Amino acid sequence: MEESAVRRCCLGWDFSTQQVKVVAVDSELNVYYEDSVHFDRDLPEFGTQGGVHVHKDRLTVTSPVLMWVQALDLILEKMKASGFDFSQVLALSGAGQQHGSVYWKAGASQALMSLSPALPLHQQLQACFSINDCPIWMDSSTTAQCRLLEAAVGGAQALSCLTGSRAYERFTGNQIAKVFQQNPEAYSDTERISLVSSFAASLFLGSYSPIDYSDGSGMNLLHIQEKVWSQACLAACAPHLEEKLGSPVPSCSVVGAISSYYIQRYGFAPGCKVVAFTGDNPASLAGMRLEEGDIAVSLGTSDTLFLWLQEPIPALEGHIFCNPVDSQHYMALLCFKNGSLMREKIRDDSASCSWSEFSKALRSTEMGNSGNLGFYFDVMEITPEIIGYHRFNAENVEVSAFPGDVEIRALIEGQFMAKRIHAEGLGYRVMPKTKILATGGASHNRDILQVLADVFGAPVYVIDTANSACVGSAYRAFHGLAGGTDVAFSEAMKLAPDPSLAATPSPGASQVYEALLPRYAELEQRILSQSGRALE
Ligand SMILES: Nc1ncnc2c1ncn2[C@@H]1O[C@H](COP(=O)(O)OP(=O)(O)O)[C@@H](O)[C@H]1O
Ligand SMILES: O=C(CO)[C@@H](O)[C@H](O)COP(=O)(O)O
Repeated sequence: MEESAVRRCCLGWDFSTQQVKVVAVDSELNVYYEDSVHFDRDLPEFGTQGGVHVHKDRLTVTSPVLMWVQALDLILEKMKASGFDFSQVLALSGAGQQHGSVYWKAGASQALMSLSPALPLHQQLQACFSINDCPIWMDSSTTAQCRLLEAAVGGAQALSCLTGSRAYERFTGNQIAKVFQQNPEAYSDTERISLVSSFAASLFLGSYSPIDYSDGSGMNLLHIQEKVWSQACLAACAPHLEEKLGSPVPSCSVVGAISSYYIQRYGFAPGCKVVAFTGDNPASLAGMRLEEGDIAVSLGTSDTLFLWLQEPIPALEGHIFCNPVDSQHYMALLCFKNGSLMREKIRDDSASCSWSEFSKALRSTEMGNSGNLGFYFDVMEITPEIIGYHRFNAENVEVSAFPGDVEIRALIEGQFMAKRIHAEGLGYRVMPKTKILATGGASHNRDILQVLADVFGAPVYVIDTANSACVGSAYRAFHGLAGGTDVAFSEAMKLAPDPSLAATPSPGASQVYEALLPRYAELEQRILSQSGRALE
């Protein structure tokens, strides 16, 4: 028999901002299949840009739920056309962009349970959603709801101690509160609210999947130590919320078997298990097999930085989530909204729309950029809350423009200095044995990774694919199959390939950035106080 015919595998899915991606990982933990559907390119009828609709107020940002459903139809058809053998899939798990919410209309569970294998999903689920355009993580329209939630539980720090974060506009509880206040009919016609992750899991289960602890930590609703919904937060957001959310579960739970729809339409085996889906950042932590002391930097649509934590230390900046692979532990996360789309914009303006020109500019300019520093925030940043472009020369004088190659280095150095400064604000210190694990689309670019190594003064490693959320989802599926909470994740992952070295700090980098980092931090404070947004 051919090797491929007996290649037992787990699938890992990622429903991220710009695309749906999948990988197949075999029992030796090698990735042997990857595919994706890109929303703007492959589903242009939804009219998204970067997978989203930015509304007129520039604050409201949504994505069509049926686009996600149709993307799943498309990618499964692509896999089938390529001869992918679904019968060998032992289990699957997945990830979703964090914080986004899906509103299932009364009666939808019946439609999910009685899917006809003769038709694609999107034709059968059209009438299943009480809200067609889902609020997603880029939305920043819920400031009023955030202030109300903080006030209801005794302030921002009290909310952070309870849920791991002060109130953030994109966090799901505040988004649900806005839906309830502005669209009460749709809210009362909703029988279930899913995160993007648990929504995707529900599509595979043919019934509602529970929310997992780790992605559930991005809602401002979960008591992260007790792992139950906080009654005070639920009550402050919307009525009857607990019944619409269902009970949260450990991230490594097997939540059921695949729906007969996939068995009949694609040839999945009836015993194929579904392990709870989680957030894309928690799934990346699993995919990179992050260990205590390491830092992960994800350079996707958003840039994120995350760490493994034993004990939660909730603060006014950043987030603490339940750890996706060890429910006794936690992870800290910082999110930067102006990530890849900002880099693309500067690439288009200053490097003729070409990543290789962009890289050339990074190589032809020197570390420290002759003292020129820049802040580039096309949309209101999360960490810190700044908008607009701010460029400073070596004398800290604000200037209106830089030459193209200086602009490119200022952008990349600035993005990484911000990450280091804000990680240090959370108490993180770069140590001699610190490893940076990089992932996401921009981690393909070695010149960007070189700047990352230089600014942090630490070596940068990558795994074989930049799709660490997919790989982590497939790993989590194996972990769930092996017994989940009863087995250490690291034990189940012993065969996984080690990350490879991509960049080491250049000689002299630490002197350059030790001088620049405090300047960058001071200028950031100056911009914040000029805009009246400095943290008290
Ligand atoms: N060579 C490259 N250099 C820099 N950025 C890149 C390169 N290739 C792809 N990217 C960026 O990767 C982004 C997509 O990253 P990805 O992690 O797949 O996003 P998401 O998971 O949020 O959909 C694109 O928006 C693009 O800007
Ligand atoms: O809001 C956050 C994390 O808190 C974002 O990181 C989203 O999870 C989107 O992820 P990408 O699509 O950029 O990977």
